[in-house]
Amino acid sequence: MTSLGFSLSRARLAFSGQWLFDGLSADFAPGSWTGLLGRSGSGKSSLLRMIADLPIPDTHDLALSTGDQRPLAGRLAWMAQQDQLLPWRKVIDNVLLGPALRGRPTAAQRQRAMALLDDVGLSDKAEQWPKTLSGGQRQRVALARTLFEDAPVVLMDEPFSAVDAITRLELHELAARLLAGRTVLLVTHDPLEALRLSDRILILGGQPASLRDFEVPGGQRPRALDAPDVQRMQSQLVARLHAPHGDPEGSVS
Ligand SMILES: Nc1ncnc2c1ncn2[C@@H]1O[C@H](COP(=O)(O)OP(=O)(O)OP(=O)(O)O)[C@@H](O)[C@H]1O
Repeated sequence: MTSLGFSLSRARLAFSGQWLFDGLSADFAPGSWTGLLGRSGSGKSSLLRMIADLPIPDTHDLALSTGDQRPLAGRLAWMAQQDQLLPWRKVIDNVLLGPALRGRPTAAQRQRAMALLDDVGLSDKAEQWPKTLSGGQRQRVALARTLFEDAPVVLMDEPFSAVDAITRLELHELAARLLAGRTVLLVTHDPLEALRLSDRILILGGQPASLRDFEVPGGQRPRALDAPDVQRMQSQLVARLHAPHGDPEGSVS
């Protein structure tokens, strides 16, 4: 898989005549992880939906371009807070949902799904029903399903927020390893998660909202929890998220 960067511009969104944002732009470098944070209701999920071309009920518009000038459509994977596993399909068949929707999965695809379940540490659960899995295990199945699609761009909407803190840290390690080389846009409410995983942090805020950069710690992702920079920046990031969005720090490219 070749890494693919993309850019958005002129993104605007209104609900009931009220502009949430109007004229957002940002570049996402090939193979980079961008953490997108902002107060509840600032429009993060809506922006992700717009990039994925999912339905939005009100006025919205944006322009997308990619590093290879081809459309982004069909080259995106989506991972959400709810694992969205289908309860009537066994674990392996949930990983194979994409090919099953497109036709009948082949033996080779089944083998690949098994290999991905192995990667996420769940090969022994392949023939089980989702309801027999813990929240963290279910999210790992969702990760395997995302990986199956082999998309160069992955949009993640709070994918780790429904699991306990320790499981979340484990999922960070796993996702950073398995999604290496993909361009990831991660919506999160967790400053620590953003600081551990991101090459770049963007904060969506203000009225109408704009995107502002926040400095990220140095070092390889996922960064250690107790890295001095991660600890120091965590409190700064929380303060930034609480502050009105008018301060002069940072600007978006
Ligand atoms: N289908 C909809 N109809 C009307 N308003 C909507 C709809 N979806 C979202 N909104 C409004 O748009 C705003 C942005 O919602 P969105 O879910 O994108 O924000 P968010 O930043 O992701 O929030 P959170 O962090 O709480 O998930 C909110 O005020 C929300 O009420």
